[in-house]
Amino acid sequence: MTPDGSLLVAQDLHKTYGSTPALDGASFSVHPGEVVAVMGPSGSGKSTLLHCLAGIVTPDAGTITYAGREISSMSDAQRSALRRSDFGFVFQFGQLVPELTCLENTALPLRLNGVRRKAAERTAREWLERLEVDDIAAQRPGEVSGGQGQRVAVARALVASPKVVFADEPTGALDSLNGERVMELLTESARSANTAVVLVTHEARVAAYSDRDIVVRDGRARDLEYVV
Ligand SMILES: Nc1ncnc2c1ncn2[C@@H]1O[C@H](COP(=O)(O)OP(=O)(O)OP(=O)(O)O)[C@@H](O)[C@H]1O
Repeated sequence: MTPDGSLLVAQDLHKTYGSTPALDGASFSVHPGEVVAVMGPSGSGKSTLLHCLAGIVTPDAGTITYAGREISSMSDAQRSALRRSDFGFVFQFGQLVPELTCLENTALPLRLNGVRRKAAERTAREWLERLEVDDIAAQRPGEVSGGQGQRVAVARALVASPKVVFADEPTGALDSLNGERVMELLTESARSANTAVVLVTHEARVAAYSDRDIVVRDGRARDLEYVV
């Protein structure tokens, strides 16, 4: 943790793809248990920022510190281990493994962390109940609705008690009613577990579930109150 109590801090990130600048001096921080929405126009660098924060993409310059450890100086193996132990992920589409049942999908992060099948599936079932989709536990992702699939994805993101959940347009493929319920369940569950959420969205309706909004423009991130 940093002196101001932040869990995850990025400073002055730069990232260029070929000649396209994606991040151009972006800074960001999130406290334990805080829900931060990252907003901004298409192509402004939101997903790149999220992927850098999660240790999926390495920035060209800048520093990212998680719980006092510098992510960019870790080895790939250390970063993968950190993602498995401390981070959860929810994306817009296609994140569930099609061959596994919804219960097995939800239990997967625990299984990857070495938890035995029975115990992992017991915890996974509790999360499916919490997300109101325990009735589809035995079905495969191809057999459930988009809204049900996203609830399973949220259950899976939270099942291993992560410190941070990264969510990139988690309700982008849902109608507004389903989207709002998924956001309610995600933020309620995260708050009760003191899990921070970094939420990329272009919808103000979704960002309304956050404690704080930041805006990314031209690869630079700012707190909303400094922008408007
Ligand atoms: N893997 C990549 N290869 C090449 N260019 C990329 C890659 N990822 C992102 N970019 C470019 O970097 C810039 C920022 O992209 P990014 O996806 O971070 O923006 P975004 O704000 O998340 O956009 P959207 O809201 O449309 O998802 C864009 O110009 C994009 O085309």
